[in-house]
Amino acid sequence: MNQRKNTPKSLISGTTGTDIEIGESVRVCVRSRPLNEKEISSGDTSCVTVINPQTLQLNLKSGTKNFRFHQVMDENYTQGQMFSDSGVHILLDSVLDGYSGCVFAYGQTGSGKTYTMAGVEENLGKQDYVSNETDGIIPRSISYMWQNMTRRKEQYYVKAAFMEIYNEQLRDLLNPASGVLHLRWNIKSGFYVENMLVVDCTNIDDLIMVLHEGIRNRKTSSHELNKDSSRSHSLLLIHTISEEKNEDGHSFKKYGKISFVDLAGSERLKESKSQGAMIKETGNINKSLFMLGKVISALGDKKKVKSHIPYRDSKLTKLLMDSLGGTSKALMIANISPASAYVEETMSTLNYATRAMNIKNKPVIQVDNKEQIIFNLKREIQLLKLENDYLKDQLSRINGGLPQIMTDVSRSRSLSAKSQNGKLPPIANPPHAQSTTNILEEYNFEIKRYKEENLQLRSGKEIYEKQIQMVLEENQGLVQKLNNLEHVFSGISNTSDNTVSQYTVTNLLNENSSMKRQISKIEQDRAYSRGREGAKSAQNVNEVGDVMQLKQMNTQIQKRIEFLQKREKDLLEHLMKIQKEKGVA
Ligand SMILES: Nc1ncnc2c1ncn2[C@@H]1O[C@H](COP(=O)(O)OP(=O)(O)OP(=O)(O)O)[C@@H](O)[C@H]1O
Repeated sequence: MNQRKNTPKSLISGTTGTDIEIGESVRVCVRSRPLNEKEISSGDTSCVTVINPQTLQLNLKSGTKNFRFHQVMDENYTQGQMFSDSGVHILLDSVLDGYSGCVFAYGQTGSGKTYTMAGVEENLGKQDYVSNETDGIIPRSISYMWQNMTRRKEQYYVKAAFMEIYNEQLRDLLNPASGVLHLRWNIKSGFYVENMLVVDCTNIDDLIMVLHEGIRNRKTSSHELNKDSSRSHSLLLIHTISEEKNEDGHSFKKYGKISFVDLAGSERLKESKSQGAMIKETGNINKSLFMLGKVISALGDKKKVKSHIPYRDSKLTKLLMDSLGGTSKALMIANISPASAYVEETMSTLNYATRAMNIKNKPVIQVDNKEQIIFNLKREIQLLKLENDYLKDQLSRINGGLPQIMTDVSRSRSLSAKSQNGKLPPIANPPHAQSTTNILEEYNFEIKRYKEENLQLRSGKEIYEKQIQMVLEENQGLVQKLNNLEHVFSGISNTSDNTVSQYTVTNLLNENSSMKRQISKIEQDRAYSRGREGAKSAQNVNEVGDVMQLKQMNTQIQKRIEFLQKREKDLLEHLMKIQKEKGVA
């Protein structure tokens, strides 16, 4: 009872409804690690002060900045204190009650994510591992869950899987020989990993073995900022199925799930002195963290939360979809380094953590799958609709109006039962008046339609992206041609014979420099346009009629080339005539 009273509200509430407009916040804890030997010997000092259990102060060159979180842990926190104050045990109780939960560690490389989640990796990977004080959240959670399962009256079945996302590819950490795995979607589970090994665990040792086996197989490398740096995002999934018999002898099941996510750390290439394959790894790590950051920002921004959330842009965000804005309870641990040298990275982590506090989830107990299926369908429809609107907007900007493809899309849309205000079509009868099968059929039909539309829009977007590429290539080819012609003109003035009249040479040179000026103007315009392109993100490169602009530019260059070619021909004829006259003379 006491525990519940002190328990963070964000981890004890929950409903069985499916309204995704309201919900409970993601709980966010921040942990600062101690300065390490290298930092101390280089004279680095701490830029972090914990003012009270909820407030942290960052000391910047320009002054101080305070941040508030659900819980702040300073460098003196032990692993045991971390486990209890993070509130993870409350989350685990919910999982045993049939909720889904997710604990994820986020932060710069070397900030202590793996230490917090797992403990000292070398120790955990050992065959003769003995539990000790350095054990992190995962081994502690495993013993906590097992102890509680044995105390409860329900019968529990436990299964576990462990995977990693390495270089944007999914790999099974319990069966590395299976190679690259695929991410799929279905209405029952949302996004799931196909053919992943799921191990039945009949005792606590089975679960501990799963953890150790996965840690041994995880990709780590050594770089300047962390000698055991995790180069992948790892996800340990523990499923609990509880079975309880009613007085009338009927048994009913609840499906709980907890995911432990240890993200790879972001790092600056220069600082980490990454080389060779590590540069590619770092690029992929930073890219997927950037996508995660975009999702967190969009979900955490009240103005954007109802717009397109780019979950589908990376595997990591697809897999975390349920934990961020979905039906799962979530705990984020933001790990930071206190060293002044990393104050910028720390600031960025704290900013993300602040945004994550605004994310609202809608936890549901999974008594049976129907409720979850309906929620998944509703959410998929909503997300597809938002994504389609976003893609349509992009396409329409590219084409400076309604793209051709939209005519077909609009036709297919008008056939649907979409309401005028752009919301999902009302279902003929209210849900309670219909059978679940009817509701599912209606939602399935809607999803199918939105997916078809989505496919059409995506292929439309691809076509336009290809067109941009083609126009850009054409543009480069034309500029090259123009340069060659320019070269020919300079050549003429250098090699022209002294006997060519001074008048003709002066004229040619004047004409040549005037053309050079014009060419340089075209070049400048092109560079300006490219600069604008470069300044935009890759996604935005095809926005705001860039294709039109490039096409116009190419027509301009083409005209100049035709003019120059004609001039070249005239001049050559003229030169030949002069040469001939000279010869005759
Ligand atoms: N709170 C702490 N107390 C003592 N040592 C710590 C603490 N946090 C981290 N460390 C130590 O700091 C080093 C880096 O930590 P860790 O490997 O957990 O970082 P990470 O964030 O997982 O890095 P990466 O993203 O590169 O994998 C390790 O040697 C770890 O033992």
